[in-house]
Amino acid sequence: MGRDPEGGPGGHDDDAKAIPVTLQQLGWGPFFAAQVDVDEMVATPPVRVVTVHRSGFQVLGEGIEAKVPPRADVTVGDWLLLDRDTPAASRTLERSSLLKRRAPGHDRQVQLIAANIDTVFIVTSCNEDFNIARLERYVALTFESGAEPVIVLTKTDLATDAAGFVEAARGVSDRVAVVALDARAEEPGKALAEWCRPGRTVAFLGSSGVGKSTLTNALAGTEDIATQAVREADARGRHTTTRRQLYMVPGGSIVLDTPGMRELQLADAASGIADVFEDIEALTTGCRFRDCAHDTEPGCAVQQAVAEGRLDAARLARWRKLQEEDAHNSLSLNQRRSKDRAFGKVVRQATKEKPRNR
Ligand SMILES: Nc1nc2c(ncn2[C@@H]2O[C@H](COP(=O)(O)OP(=O)(O)OP(=O)(O)O)[C@@H](O)[C@H]2O)c(=O)[nH]1
Ligand SMILES: [Zn+2]
Repeated sequence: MGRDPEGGPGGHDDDAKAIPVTLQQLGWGPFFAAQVDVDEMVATPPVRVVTVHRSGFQVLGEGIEAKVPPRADVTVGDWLLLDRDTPAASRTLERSSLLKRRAPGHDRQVQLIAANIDTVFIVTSCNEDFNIARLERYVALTFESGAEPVIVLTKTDLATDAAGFVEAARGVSDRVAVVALDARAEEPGKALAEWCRPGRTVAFLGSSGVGKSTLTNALAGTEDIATQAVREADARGRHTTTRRQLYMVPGGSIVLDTPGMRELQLADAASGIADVFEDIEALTTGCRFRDCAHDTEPGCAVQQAVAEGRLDAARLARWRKLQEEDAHNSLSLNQRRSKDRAFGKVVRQATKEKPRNR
């Protein structure tokens, strides 16, 4: 149960205001600066969405801590130009990356998960959690979002063949770094340092139990990241139950913590898939027919590569499967409705033809 930030006594008002952060510490950089002119910087100072509540967003800027009413087009990590008089009218700056997902259920509307993430650590363990198809899909999603994917293999200390897992992970994409470690040891800070420089925003994506919290805590230098919050929720030091927030950790990076990162589906990710399967995409240019389905067509360079052992048939199969999943999940609501209508017609017809039994 979340508490109402505005209501009730008992806050520590003395530590509420004037958080000494710079825009750089919050992740500001040239990409965002280029979108704002000097007058705007003064009139509507940039603030970053650090926490999402049902009742709205908590934003932080240089000497600013404020609340903005909830909006479907804003998510954690976003940069806003704060309109102090009408916070709801604050302008959202163009994002350097955007993670989104299709909502489960019938409408499958797009939900924004997080914006302006620099690096997504895709976490899996050197054990039965390791699944190459899932890695490929998470890497595709991350490429699609505009963030940099890095594969992190945990539990090397428990594996007899960690090197085998590393090799398999390297096969996902030449463009993705692979890090293998014991998340509980001293290593994580060092092993991930390259991506966790000051002002960089990172997120962890992976199944339950692979070590995301352990890694997050390692970066935070504490067992309980909640104690390292940018500023808890309501600006008064009181805890709330929100779980979509950015934490600034001692090393200077900014860590996103959100449960939504576990249930990402592939949708609208054609270019991300193409990035992961660059090897296959490159082969397709050699096919005789432009619309080759890489199945039984003559002159298919993809099938030829499989036959010659240059391409793993299983990887080709996974590529197809991801493309199908993407195509299916990317159908617009309208397309879905008309599909459903067509289906409804068939159902009605079938019921009409059936003899009534009651
Ligand atoms: N031996 C070993 N244990 C690990 C390693 N990484 C994580 N663990 C353990 O695995 C368990 C799960 O780790 P968590 O960090 O909670 O996993 P998580 O991904 O955050 O899981 P959820 O919170 O359910 O999403 C904990 O008991 C960790 O101590 C590792 O590299 N080596
Ligand atoms: Zn082909």
